Amino acid sequence: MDLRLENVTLVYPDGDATLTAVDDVSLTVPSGTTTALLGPSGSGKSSLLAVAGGLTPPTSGTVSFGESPPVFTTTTPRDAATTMRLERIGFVFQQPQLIPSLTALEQLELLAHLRGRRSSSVRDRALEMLDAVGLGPWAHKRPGTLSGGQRQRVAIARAFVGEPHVLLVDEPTSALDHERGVEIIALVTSLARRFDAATLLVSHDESTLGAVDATAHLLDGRLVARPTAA
Ligand SMILES: Nc1ncnc2c1ncn2[C@@H]1O[C@H](COP(=O)(O)OP(=O)(O)OP(=O)(O)O)[C@@H](O)[C@H]1O
Repeated sequence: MDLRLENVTLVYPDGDATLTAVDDVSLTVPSGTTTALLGPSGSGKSSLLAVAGGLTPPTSGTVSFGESPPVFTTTTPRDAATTMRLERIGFVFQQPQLIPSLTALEQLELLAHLRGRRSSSVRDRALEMLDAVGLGPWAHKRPGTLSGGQRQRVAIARAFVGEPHVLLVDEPTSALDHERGVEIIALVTSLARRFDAATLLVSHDESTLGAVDATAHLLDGRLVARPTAA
């Protein structure tokens, strides 16, 4: 299913005034493809990702999956947004955010159970995803014994374990060196294609983005055709 943002605006209160963090953004990420969202600090990337994931309601505009009615609008109840997130969206954050006492396999199983998957299928799916990110042999290792790149791979596998329609990724390479960063972006892009997830990926580092299908540039909350020199 495509991810479709239509005329999304997000305004924060700012003392007595307001601050428009996202300004009338329309963007479609086709199913199975990855779009990188670029822009300087404060341009609204994280804010747009938060709206796309139903974490923050837009001030105006809508978020839809495919041709169905919008899933996130100004008036979407918080519970409905939470359910939608659990069922349809995978997240990867800047830091892997793994639970230290759980093995790689258990991290994935926990999320699958939270998503209400049947126990009988959970382990198979979790092992399939760890294989898909190249971590099959590390399934029973805890985060403390894995490298930074391996921990981020566990987080990526975990994001896919619930078979999301949409994957939202926030600066996944900021704690990694260039080579590991390139590998992680290529991995996300190929898994998005293989598992048919519309993927929106925030990045500050264009040099790692060779594998993505498209780029979108934000400046002062607005989509711009080309990046502007600093
Ligand atoms: N919760 C909030 N309340 C008020 N203003 C906010 C809030 N979150 C972000 N902002 C402001 O909205 C604007 C966009 O911020 P945002 O974090 O989305 O940008 P960004 O492009 O992700 O930046 P960075 O690359 O530094 O993470 C900034 O001016 C920021 O100060």
